[in-house]
Amino acid sequence: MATISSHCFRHLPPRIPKFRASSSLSLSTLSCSLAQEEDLDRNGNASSITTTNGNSSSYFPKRGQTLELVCESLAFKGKGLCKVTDTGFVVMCDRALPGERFIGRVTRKKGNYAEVSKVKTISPPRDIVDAPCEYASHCGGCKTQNLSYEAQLRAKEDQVRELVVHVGRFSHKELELEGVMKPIVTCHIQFHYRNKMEFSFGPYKWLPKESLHERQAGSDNYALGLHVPGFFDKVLNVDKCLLQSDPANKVLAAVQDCWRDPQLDFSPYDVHSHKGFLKHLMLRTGRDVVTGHPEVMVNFVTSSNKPELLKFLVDKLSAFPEVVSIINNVNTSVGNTSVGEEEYTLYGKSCITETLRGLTFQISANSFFQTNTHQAEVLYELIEEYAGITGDGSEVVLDLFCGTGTIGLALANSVKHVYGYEVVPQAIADARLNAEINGIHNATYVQGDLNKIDENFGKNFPKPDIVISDPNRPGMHMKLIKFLLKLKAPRIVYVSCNPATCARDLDYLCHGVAEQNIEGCYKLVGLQPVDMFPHTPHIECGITSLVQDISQGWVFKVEIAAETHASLLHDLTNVCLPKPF
Ligand SMILES: C[S@@+](CC[C@H](N)C(=O)[O-])C[C@H]1O[C@@H](n2cnc3c(N)ncnc32)[C@H](O)[C@@H]1O
Repeated sequence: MATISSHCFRHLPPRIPKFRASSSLSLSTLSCSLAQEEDLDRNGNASSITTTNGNSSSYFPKRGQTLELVCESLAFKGKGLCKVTDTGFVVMCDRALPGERFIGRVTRKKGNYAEVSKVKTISPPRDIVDAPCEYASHCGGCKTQNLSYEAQLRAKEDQVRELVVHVGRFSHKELELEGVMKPIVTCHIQFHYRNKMEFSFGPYKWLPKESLHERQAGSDNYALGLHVPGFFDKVLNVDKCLLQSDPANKVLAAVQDCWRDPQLDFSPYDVHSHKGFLKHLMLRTGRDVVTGHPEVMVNFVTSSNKPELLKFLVDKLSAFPEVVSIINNVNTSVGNTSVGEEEYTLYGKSCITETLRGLTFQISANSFFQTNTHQAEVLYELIEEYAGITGDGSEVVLDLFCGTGTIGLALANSVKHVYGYEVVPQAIADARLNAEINGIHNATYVQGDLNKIDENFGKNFPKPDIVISDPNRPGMHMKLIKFLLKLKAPRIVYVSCNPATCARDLDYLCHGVAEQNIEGCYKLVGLQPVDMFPHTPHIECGITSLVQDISQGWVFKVEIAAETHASLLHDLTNVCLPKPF
């Protein structure tokens, strides 16, 4: 195995600033890089790399150089972790799969590792299967569709284990012998599981080299689809996505069928010139809580407010019985996100509904809701199990990063009170509404930034018996870590969509913050990865259950989420702007 530092995250500042989707890749790769740094320190030789067989070499590949490589495993975000055959030098390669021997060309060097692009496969990966989706080899969404599902699960589980060992500083013995690390939970529905997809409009269809001759002219060349990985301005035209529901695919096909017609006068938004009208098409699928039938929300994100232009599409799509809501988010900024400054309901309702753990939730165009509803049921059941609620109605739950309140509300009927904290005001409004719709009166929701808490945080609610923490990718701020270390809650359930930051936070909570002379006071008692997003590189580090000191435990969920989410790709490109198409 290529080495990964056992203390690499100790080199990081207590909290990584601006840690976004893009940086999650670097966290994983950084693990390798820092591993080598550690070797360098030990050896006292700045150009020395320790290879797997213990040999040293001063081998640093040059940009443009071709190398023979073997992919060992998948790193976070699905990049293949490889090593140069002779030297063991670590490189990362997009779309390289475990067991694959190939020739790669070095595209960039990063500290002590390099990134390569694949030139030619010498021998195929293990566990390869035919990808059912025609776009799988180029689309940013399903990077591992051609890897058997069992192998995907193994790779995700290994990734979580490696991060918790090397970043979180837990030993294999603790994880395995003490039964802390549980086998990853399978997602039984492996296609059509996403309830939300965001497609982007673009002025040119991106085509792979071998298809360039198929380039069309004029509006026929307009694209509506998903981003090519790493490129905010390259849109792969997609007529159907195997991750979204059938009714959503019907809507996508209907839009694709007509929107390029010059008579409709649509122009796709150009992210370079900032001209054009149509930015994104977001499709969300919920359920009518009475009939159980699917209901679809169509959200057009446009650069200006021109409802007359959208009328043809609204009339066409509203004829589908599943389409119950057509929304227009107007986003006049040059940024290309889907959240508009203004939102208009062009047809039907402003929200759709979904049920989770027997409760009803209203979902508006931009509210956060777990994207895999089926697996969210599984996840929430595990959270409940790890929370170890007694059911006698005496316990207080603190629901940190509560979003629209789904986790806390699912627990509310078994506890005394739920206190939820969340930064987005609309999410707090939705959480209160969701409590009301479900007749829940023992939940209090407070809007606030958990990165900016002060010594007064905690004075407005009683000491919680159970803390649920479900931060987004950057994980928890040091201020919150310190609060939890002082709080000494009997139990914490940590739900995470980023195993790297989750492992870092587990380290702080259990082993302390040495730089600040603070001791840890929790014990990791359960680590449960859950596959929320098959075929994608994202891990829902399902549930990690930590228990204060000796007690019960925490839950930690490792998510392997879908990268198709356009906002993630935008984040990526903010860091490294590609050249125009
Ligand atoms: C992964 S989501 C979890 C939502 C919710 N627990 C659920 O399962 O539906 C993370 C949530 O944290 C919120 N959030 C992000 N940064 C925050 C901060 N600094 N303070 C409070 N909430 C924050 C986001 O708005 C988002 O709703």
